[in-house]
Formats: sequence, C-alpha cells, structure tokens
Amino acid sequence: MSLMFGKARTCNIVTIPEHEPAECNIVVLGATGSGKSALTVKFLTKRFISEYDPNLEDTYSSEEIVDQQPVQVRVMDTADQDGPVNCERYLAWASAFLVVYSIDNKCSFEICQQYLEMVTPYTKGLQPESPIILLGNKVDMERYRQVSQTDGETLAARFGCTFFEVSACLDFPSVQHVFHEAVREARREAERSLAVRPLYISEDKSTVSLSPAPPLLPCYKELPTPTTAKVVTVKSSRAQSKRRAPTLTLLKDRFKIF
Ligand SMILES: Nc1nc2c(ncn2[C@@H]2O[C@H](COP(=O)(O)OP(=O)(O)OP(=O)(O)O)[C@@H](O)[C@H]2O)c(=O)[nH]1
Repeated sequence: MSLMFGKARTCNIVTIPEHEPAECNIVVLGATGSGKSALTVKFLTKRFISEYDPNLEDTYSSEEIVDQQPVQVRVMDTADQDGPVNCERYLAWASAFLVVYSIDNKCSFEICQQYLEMVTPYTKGLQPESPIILLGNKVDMERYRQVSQTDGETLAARFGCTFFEVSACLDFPSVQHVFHEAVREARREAERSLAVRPLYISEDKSTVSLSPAPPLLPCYKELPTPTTAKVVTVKSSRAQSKRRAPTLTLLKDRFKIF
C-alpha cells in the first residue's frame, strides 16, 4: 500500500516500492469567489479560468515531482456556499489544507477564520497532523485591497499555519510553489510522526526496535463522495511534451479557459 501523507496509511512503517509514488490529498477551502477553482486549475494546467460553475465540487489528480520525488497529488476544489458546512466529507481524507480568501474581500477573510477555527482543532490532534496553508489570493487586485498582508500573517500565526499571497491570474511558479509546499509540509509531518514513535532497547542491548506497531488498522477512508464530486483524471495539452507533466482532461463545459 503506498504511503499517504495523512490519514490514509497503515499503522506500520511501510516501505514503498521504488516505482510507486507517494500520495497527497489537498483540500482547497474558502469563501465563494475567493479563487479556489482558479488556483486549482492554474496549478494543474498553468492557465487561468474566467468562468466556472460555482456550485460544482471536483477532485483532480495529478502526477507531480516535488524535490525530485514523484507524488500523486489529489486536489479537492470544494464549493461551500458561505463558510464551513458538512466538513466530514473532507476532514479525514485530507493530507493538507489550503484555506483561501481574496485580498479584495474582507468578508472572505472572515470566512477563512471560520475554516481555521473548524479545521485546526481536528488536525492538531492527529498523528501526523494535516498542515494548513492560509492563502491571500488576487494579489493582482492591490488597488482594491481590503485585507493587509500583515492581517494575513497575523491570522496565520494565530493558527500556527503557513501564509502566502498569490494570484491565480499571474505567474504559475508562485501558485505551483504553494501546492508543492503543502506536499512538503505533509511529507515532513508524516516523517516526523513516524520518527517520534518510542524506541525499545532490549535487555541485552543486542537489538533496538520500534515500539510494537499498533494492530494493522487501515486508516484510509474511501474518497469522500460529496454530492457532485467526481474524481477527474486530468490531461493537459502539455501532456504531449517530453517533460513529465501533470495531465488534465478538463470537462470543457465546466470551465472557459483562455
Ligand atoms: N483578478 C483576479 N481574479 C481572480 C483570481 N482568481 C480568481 N479570480 C476570479 O474570481 C472569480 C471567482 O473565481 P473562482 O476560482 O471561481 O472562485 P471559487 O472560490 O472557486 O468560487 P466558487 O466556485 O463559487 O466557490 C472568477 O471570476 C475568477 O476569474 C485572481 O487571482 N485574480
């Protein structure tokens, strides 16, 4: 079974065959219109969407290379109407969370606080924890800014999470960096939680062993089935390129891409 950075793993240390990539489930949360879908599609296709179905919630999968290591990244682009509802559909599934607001919308920032207040108590009690990244999106809208960078940094510090300001319609590398940073933090958490298991040194000191692993309890929860979620395998026009690229077959009627 491949190692998941997050809940979905057996409770023993599992060695992953070289060829099998690790997996990382990222849940994108935030107020309506904050840019969750635009950030998700930018990460998967390098392109910026302008129109979308605001009520659709989808989960995408992409093969990524993060720090020379292959990882199957699944991104759940959620669509709550105004604030956290029905959270159990993603809490146990997530390896990491991106909580998004728009810097030109104070209300979206306040809704992010509700998400952080809901998600943090759940993740802090887990081994490994699911890291949270707070994202101020639409930084290209500086002239309409309603939320200062300091406000974002202060909120992130209060909940112990990482903070970035990005724009889904500007450069791709800054958006890719946020998703890859979520993978790195989930990877570090998974390694840390494996490392903190107590070591037992036998009487004759001849052997050192890890604490007896708890019984094999598959912790993996099936992919949540939100009302309209579909796991979409993604294939982008770049898939034809030589470079190992994320692939996206976007269901054209959902997004207008330019
Ligand atoms: N200027 C600017 N507009 C953006 C940016 N990201 C998204 N938008 C626009 O903001 C609107 C909402 O973007 P979405 O990605 O659909 O937002 P969402 O959070 O997915 O919204 P819901 O699907 O309703 O939950 C769209 O018109 C996007 O084109 C950005 O970084 N800059």
